[in-house]
Amino acid sequence: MEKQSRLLCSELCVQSRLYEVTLNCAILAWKDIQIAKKHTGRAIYGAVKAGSYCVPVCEIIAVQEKEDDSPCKNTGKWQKVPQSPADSCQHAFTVFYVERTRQHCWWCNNVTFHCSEHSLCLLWVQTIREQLALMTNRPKSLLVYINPYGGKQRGKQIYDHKVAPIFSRASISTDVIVTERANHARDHLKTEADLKKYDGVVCVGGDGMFSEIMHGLVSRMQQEAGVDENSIEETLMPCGLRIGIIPAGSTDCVCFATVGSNDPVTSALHIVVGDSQPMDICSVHNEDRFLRYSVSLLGYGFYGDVLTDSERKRWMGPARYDISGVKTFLSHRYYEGTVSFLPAEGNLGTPRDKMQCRTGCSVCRQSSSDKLVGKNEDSVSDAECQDTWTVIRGKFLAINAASMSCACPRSPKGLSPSAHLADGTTDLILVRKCSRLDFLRHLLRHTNKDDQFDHSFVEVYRVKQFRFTPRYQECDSEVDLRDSGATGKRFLSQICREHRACGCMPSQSNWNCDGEILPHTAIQVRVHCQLIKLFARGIEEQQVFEDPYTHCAI
Ligand SMILES: CCCCCCCCCCCCC/C=C/[C@@H](O)[C@H](CO)NC(=O)CCCCCCCCCCCCCCC
Ligand SMILES: Nc1ncnc2c1ncn2[C@@H]1O[C@H](COP(=O)(O)OP(=O)(O)OP(=O)(O)O)[C@@H](O)[C@H]1O
Ligand SMILES: [Ca+2]
Repeated sequence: MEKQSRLLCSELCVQSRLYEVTLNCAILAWKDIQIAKKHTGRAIYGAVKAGSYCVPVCEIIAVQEKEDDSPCKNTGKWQKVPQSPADSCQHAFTVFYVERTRQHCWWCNNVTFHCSEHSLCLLWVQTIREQLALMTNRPKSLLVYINPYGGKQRGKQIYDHKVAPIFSRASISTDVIVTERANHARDHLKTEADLKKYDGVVCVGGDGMFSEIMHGLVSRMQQEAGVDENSIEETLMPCGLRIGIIPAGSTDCVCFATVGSNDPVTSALHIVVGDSQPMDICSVHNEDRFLRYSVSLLGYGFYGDVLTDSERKRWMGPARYDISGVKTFLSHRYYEGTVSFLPAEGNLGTPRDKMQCRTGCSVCRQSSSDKLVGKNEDSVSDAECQDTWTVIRGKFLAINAASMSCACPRSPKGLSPSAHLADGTTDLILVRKCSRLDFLRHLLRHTNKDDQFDHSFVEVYRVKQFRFTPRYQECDSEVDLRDSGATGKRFLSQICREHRACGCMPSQSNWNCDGEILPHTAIQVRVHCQLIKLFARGIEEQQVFEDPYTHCAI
């Protein structure tokens, strides 16, 4: 590693022991002088040095001069003659920094350094602050939306007690809006908010709340750029503002899959250090009408039915999904239809390659450079890609498109464990009609290490676009009946009514679009590569070995 030049080096006290403290532009390190002397020339525990600690400057949250709490300062009383260097260290400053705990969780630790001279103390505070000011990726001003009714209705409490103190410690200014109705945040962002004032938007809530923020920002961006969202062929304009998610919902899948945990403090710290994670967005259309965007799951059949049933049980909170899950599982409905898709080409991997998307993912990086040279922007013209569309007709228990892994506490590896956050593709999972027992086996594999795609009735494809048409679509679509004339229309409607009444025709399901029910079943979906950015860095690889003293990977 390139050697960084030292900015400061002083002997300072930490908890009455003398340390050599050094700062360069990358690392703040402190080493216990007595322990260091004792171990000179002796190799201890590999590369680890006892009594040595370090923090990357990019993970320092703040530095603050500490009010002197020494009992003997300025009291006019007789003072004890200093016995050790520590006794004379009356001035102090505290450094707040990120520390990793278990399961990708972070928390804010701190260390207080005592100095003998006030000027030295100020020099340290000033120099560290100068280094922090160089980190221009860090947000200074945020617009925060809190959904007080998401998840267990603890959004406001979580923000006030766990997040606001961290933002204030990091000198981030905030404008906070507690939402008063569904779509309040979306509409405010779309039409009113003065976005120039902010470096990012934060949502406190679940996936539904995130979806509101994302829709507000993406639509605002397209309006300003004159892009018609109703046209599936348009290249959408990416959003400049990053989005932070403070998890306070029922599934929190977007947060879990981009940070690795659903811990509000961890998310707040990722925002403070100014992380940036690009993310794909699917646009969903019905004919020439834009319906919604999706970042996580587009699910027809099983997940559509779970959601439809669970919406009636919102009062139950997160447990509604389990109750509706069991009910939907037992009803074991299948749906007929046609899925067509445009497979992803190039070095984008496959859904079964076990190449999980992690911090700095090479597949997503490649997609990013391809995007820059305009390589992965598809033309959606049917004429051009007619040959490459694959068409599958069948009876399905579930049709799922996972644009990211969809990892969440219910399924820690997610619906598609190898899906990527920012590769411009979605993993299309087709679960064909099978026995209840087989479907249960498939579901169970979402909760353990076994491969959920390793079943004869499951197929999975990495795609850039797909379409779905349910069988008997004609019944409720005026558009499809245009050519059949009034007599034909009457005739078809009658067949549909009759068959619905006798129950011999399987009905249609709904699409679950990131937790919202879509109003149409025939849809066209296109993935837009890296349209938004989050305050996240993807899931970090677990450190192979952590230095027990410095807590740095060695
Ligand atoms: C036997 C245990 C099997 C457990 C299988 C668990 C698979 C869980 C996969 C979760 C995937 C979540 C994808 C994320 C979707 C979000 O955009 C969306 C909005 O928040 N959430 C949901 O739609 C919420 C979807 C919630 C789905 C919950 C499904 C629960 C199924 C329970 C089946 C039980 C069968 C028991 C038989 C006796
Ligand atoms: N003040 C409000 N009153 C009623 N509904 C609201 C309000 N603010 C936001 N909402 C809506 O509440 C819905 C659910 O919120 P949220 O996503 O935060 O929690 P959740 O559904 O419990 O969690 P998840 O989406 O992770 O399953 C969102 O779709 C959002 O539009
Ligand atoms: Ca993707």
